[in-house]
Amino acid sequence: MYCIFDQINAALVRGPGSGKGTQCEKIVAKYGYTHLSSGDLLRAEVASGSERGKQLQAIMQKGELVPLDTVLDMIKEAMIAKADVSKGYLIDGYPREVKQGEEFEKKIGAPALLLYVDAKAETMVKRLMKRGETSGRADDNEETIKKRLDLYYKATEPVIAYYEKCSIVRKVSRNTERNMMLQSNMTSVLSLTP
Ligand SMILES: Nc1nc2c(ncn2[C@@H]2O[C@H](COP(=O)(O)OP(=O)(O)OP(=O)(O)O)[C@@H](O)[C@H]2O)c(=O)[nH]1
Ligand SMILES: Nc1ccn([C@@H]2O[C@H](COP(=O)(O)OP(=O)(O)O)[C@@H](O)[C@H]2O)c(=O)n1
Ligand SMILES: [Mg+2]
Repeated sequence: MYCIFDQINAALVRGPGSGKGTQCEKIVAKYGYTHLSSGDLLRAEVASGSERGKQLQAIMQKGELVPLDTVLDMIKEAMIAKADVSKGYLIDGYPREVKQGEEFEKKIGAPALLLYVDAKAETMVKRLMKRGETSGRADDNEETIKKRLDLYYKATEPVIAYYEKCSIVRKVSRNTERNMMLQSNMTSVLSLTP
């Protein structure tokens, strides 16, 4: 997940169930950016009952990636809808693979800062299984969680290396349960940005 806006700020990339959405809520509360979760945008399309939503649901409940253009167009539309009021965007859950990042830069813009927050696989599985007790998400089950994690390590982790080349990645270890550490890291990282 990263922030793309005129006043470029920070970015955050984490695995499934690592707490992206949770941390975005805190960052929005503190800095006022517009949080756009690609997963939530897709789930809203599924909930609409549209033909496209039905196709997306079939892909998502297997923990696979939806077509690049579909998710990118949905993010772009959501950004345009908020452009006149937004201070900047937190793009949560995108890019999932390097080519998604390349397409985003072609069609929208380049990120300024990408905060990579790593969490242990067992922490992510434990959290998603717990969340699955109440989330009602079709992909919060053991089999799909494992697939989402495999896909994250195979396709999304290379995104970190890709952006490390332009030295915009800041790594924060989040293998403890305390999220205060991330908050203080976020503050220091954000205050460092132009
Ligand atoms: N103990 C603990 N739980 C957390 C923390 N951050 C998030 N969680 C919980 O972990 C679960 C996943 O958090 P989310 O913020 O939904 O994670 P996500 O990365 O957005 O997950 P996806 O939308 O599946 O990608 C939720 O039940 C959160 O309440 C944390 O720092 N400590
Ligand atoms: N850029 C994206 C974002 C989400 N998705 C799909 O939407 C699902 C939910 O995304 P999410 O960000 O809420 O959850 P995680 O996959 O991060 O756990 C993913 O498992 C994918 O199936 C996608 O295909 N492409
Ligand atoms: Mg989320």
